[in-house]
Amino acid sequence: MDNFSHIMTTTDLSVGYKNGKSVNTLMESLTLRIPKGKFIALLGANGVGKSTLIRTLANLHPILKGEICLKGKNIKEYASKEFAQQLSLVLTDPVQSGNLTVYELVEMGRFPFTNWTGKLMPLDQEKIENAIQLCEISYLKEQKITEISDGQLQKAMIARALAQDGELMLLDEPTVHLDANNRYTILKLLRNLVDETQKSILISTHQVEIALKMADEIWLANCGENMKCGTPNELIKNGDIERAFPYLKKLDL
Ligand SMILES: Nc1ncnc2c1ncn2[C@@H]1O[C@H](COP(=O)(O)OP(=O)(O)OP(=O)(O)O)[C@@H](O)[C@H]1O
Repeated sequence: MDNFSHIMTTTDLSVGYKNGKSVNTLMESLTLRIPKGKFIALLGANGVGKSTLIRTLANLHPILKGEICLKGKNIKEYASKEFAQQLSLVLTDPVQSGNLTVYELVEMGRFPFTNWTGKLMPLDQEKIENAIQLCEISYLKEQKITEISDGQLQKAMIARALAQDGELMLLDEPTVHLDANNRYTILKLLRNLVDETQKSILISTHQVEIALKMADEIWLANCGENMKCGTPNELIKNGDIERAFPYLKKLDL
């Protein structure tokens, strides 16, 4: 055990889909490490398996092979409430609870911490308000989530994860519906959060340029190849980034 310098680790992990006897393995032999207090960006082309990996790490999708540990404990051994206290997740799936206000959506982030009555304590309120402020959505608090834009909803979902305050945050394409300024703002917000709170954050994103500037580490998924992990500089210097994203060179970025 590494005394949790790595908040999440995988051993010989295979990720993909099983339908009866047919198996579609998207990624295999993954030995991944999410260090404490680091911002990791998972990059790769459409369909390479980024969302599937994030869902697998979040225990929402079955593992094909291998194991995943959160703080040294196999994720399968966690009770769901205990797991949610450690890990916050933002997916791109539409929210089902259509009648909620933005504030009520963010409040849901605190449910893993309430007792059976579901009553929110002052500390919960503080974390909710703080998350709303960080995501700059105070003006939306009383709005129904069905009556805001996709980008505003995306910010509210991120605020919910912030309110949940897990040590590890996994976000699948957190900037998917956002305009260019908001894409930057949200990724910067996540970057600052890592710096200020020592949380660990893993995002999947197609915002290659911003990720290269902001992430501590890049996980580069390439179809049929092993995942390449390293600092942005390492992957730029050894040519992996250019091979995966030749358009960057054409843009002279
Ligand atoms: N239920 C399923 N059964 C079998 N294969 C599936 C299933 N759902 C998705 N896939 C396949 O898994 C692959 C990876 O999908 P995934 O959504 O994880 O990719 P991604 O890298 O997140 O893509 P994107 O960048 O477009 O969001 C796709 O090729 C998809 O066809």
